[in-house]
Amino acid sequence: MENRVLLIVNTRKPTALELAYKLMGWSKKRGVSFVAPSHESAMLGLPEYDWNISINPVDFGIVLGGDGTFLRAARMVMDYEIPLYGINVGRLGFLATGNPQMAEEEIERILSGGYRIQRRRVLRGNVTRKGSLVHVLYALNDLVVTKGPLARLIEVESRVNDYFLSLFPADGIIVSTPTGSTAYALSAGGPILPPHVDAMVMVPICPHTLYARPLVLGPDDMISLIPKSDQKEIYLTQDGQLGYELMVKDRIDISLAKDKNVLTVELLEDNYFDLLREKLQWGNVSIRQGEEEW
Ligand SMILES: NC(=O)c1ccc[n+]([C@@H]2O[C@H](COP(=O)([O-])OP(=O)(O)OC[C@H]3O[C@@H](n4cnc5c(N)ncnc54)[C@H](O)[C@@H]3O)[C@@H](O)[C@H]2O)c1
Ligand SMILES: Nc1ncnc2c1ncn2[C@@H]1O[C@H](COP(=O)(O)OP(=O)(O)OP(=O)(O)O)[C@@H](O)[C@H]1O
Repeated sequence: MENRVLLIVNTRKPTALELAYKLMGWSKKRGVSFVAPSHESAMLGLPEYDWNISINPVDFGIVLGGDGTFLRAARMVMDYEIPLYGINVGRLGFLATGNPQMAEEEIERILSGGYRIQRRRVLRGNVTRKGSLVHVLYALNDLVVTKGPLARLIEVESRVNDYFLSLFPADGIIVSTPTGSTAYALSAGGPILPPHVDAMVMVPICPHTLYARPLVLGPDDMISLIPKSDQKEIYLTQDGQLGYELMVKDRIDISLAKDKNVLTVELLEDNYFDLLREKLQWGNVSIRQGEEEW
């Protein structure tokens, strides 16, 4: 049977478009049928994907872009259990790990089963205002309560499982998944959680105290954040890409979602710890030649 693959592309990047056209040429010879979301479908002339996957399933999704494009793709597939593989036509490439020069070979490897699936937890954030639920948001990386552009401190009350934890005066608070622990949370001094660790982390951004520390919480915990400062311009951002203005005393209840997750495709030879070393330049020392491996 012909393989069907969803193609998600950062159409603003000429290099991503170029690679998409190259792969479309390859797919015809290889007998792979690409389908695409509506925007890419219009730009590239590919058949539009019918999200009713019980009629039109795809084997997996290929993302051509950087980590931002991968996060956008993750939001698209979260409800559908479509595993994603990202080919990095961007800068860092921590989520989009594939090599554009090897794109056809890597896709061939996936088609022949040379991969494993990593199930990644996502955050669910419920925003309650004056007792009513006003937003439900999901994030693969992070949900962040943050100040507006002026250099003013905000005060955010934090609660864990509804017990009062603290009132941080800070620039904001990041709540991150293991996936997002290498993104904003890392810059704010948080720990790295490999994606198989079932946890989330809360990291204050520039807290004006000597005691604030990142806090790791478990899969059944709930973090509540309640902006207390009586000032305008407090925002909630979703994977750094979508933002919502918050009002004082809004309550954001954040937990690891039980109803959604994101599946990522990892090539068998790829390893998370190699990725940390390479991409974050974490101890750029490999085992020296001649030294015994143990
Ligand atoms: N100071 C910071 O480090 C900072 C500030 C704002 C947002 N962010 C992060 O940017 C993310 C959005 O990414 P974007 O590419 O759309 O925005 P962007 O273009 O501003 O990217 C920020 C950087 O983070 C990298 N990145 C994204 N997700 C990552 C992950 N899971 N692990 C390691 N690196 C990752 C990107 O490749 C890029 O280099 C947010 O979810 C947030 O975590 C970081
Ligand atoms: N086809 C598209 N249409 C609309 N928005 C897109 C499209 N592709 C990507 N985006 C958005 O663009 C942003 C990512 O763009 P960005 O310039 O940061 O490139 P990137 O692909 O993430 O690579 P880089 O690693 O260089 O950041 C994300 O917010 C994503 O949602």
